[in-house]
Amino acid sequence: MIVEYIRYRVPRPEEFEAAYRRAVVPLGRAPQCLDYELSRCADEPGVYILRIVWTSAKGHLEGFRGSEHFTEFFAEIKPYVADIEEMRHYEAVVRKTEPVAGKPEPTLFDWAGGAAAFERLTETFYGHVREDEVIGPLFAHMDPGHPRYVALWLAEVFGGPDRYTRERGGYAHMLSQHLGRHLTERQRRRWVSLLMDAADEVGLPADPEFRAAFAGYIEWGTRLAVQNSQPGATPPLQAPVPRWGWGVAPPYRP
Ligand code: HEM
Repeated sequence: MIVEYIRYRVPRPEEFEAAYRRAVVPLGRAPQCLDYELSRCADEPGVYILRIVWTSAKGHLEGFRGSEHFTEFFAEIKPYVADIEEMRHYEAVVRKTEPVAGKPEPTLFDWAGGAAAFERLTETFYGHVREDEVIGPLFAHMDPGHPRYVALWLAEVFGGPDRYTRERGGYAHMLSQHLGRHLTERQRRRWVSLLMDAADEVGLPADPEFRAAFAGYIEWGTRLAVQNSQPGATPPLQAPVPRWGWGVAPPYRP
């Protein structure tokens, strides 16, 4: 564990604070960040200290800096880089309090690798779907954006941003796409099987806990898709996008 201190002297404090309120969203999602705090100097206006507790300097410099969380974080705070007076890592020498015990469980979305991981997954998956003799015909006229929309859906389900709800009509739209399609168990099985192949192919985390949770949702969701697609089905027309968690086997962290 290592603490990074960044000292700022900024000309427009209100804008700076607002930018940090946005920037901490991706920062807090980063598994390398254990804690953060932005403090305003009580004696001198415009002076701030940002304290970030990282798992390690390497976790910060290689893990976080190479991640999409950093890209999102940096987009918010970039205008203030020139206002930095000091930015260094410190190791605690004497302290009263216990070190931070740990951070809350990562979401399945974070564990998978964020939005980019789901986009890779669905691009590869629908590439195979198009060529499949059992389910290819169902998708022969699909919207070219379909792989990306399903990536947004999965990302939201697994704890990522609610973009499918905001940009694509949420649950109601997804449901409307399955209604009346008369999907069969054979088609469902093939859909699941090709998705699991794609998960291996794009290197989604292969640990038992992640894959069990991932497969749990896919099993549930595909069975609902089949049920809802039958003639005469009366599923709820409005509902929130489901949020899926780790279930009984939380992430293994030695
Ligand atoms: C967990 C399971 C599933 C999820 C999360 C899912 C998700 C979605 C979503 C989000 C859409 C709408 C995309 C948009 O916004 O336009 C959609 C459409 C569709 N889904 Fe599913 N689906 C699932 C299972 C299945 C299964 C098992 C089948 C068939 C075997 C299927 C066939 C289709 C088809 C044919 C469309 C319309 C595609 C188009 O023409 O654009 N889905 N699905």
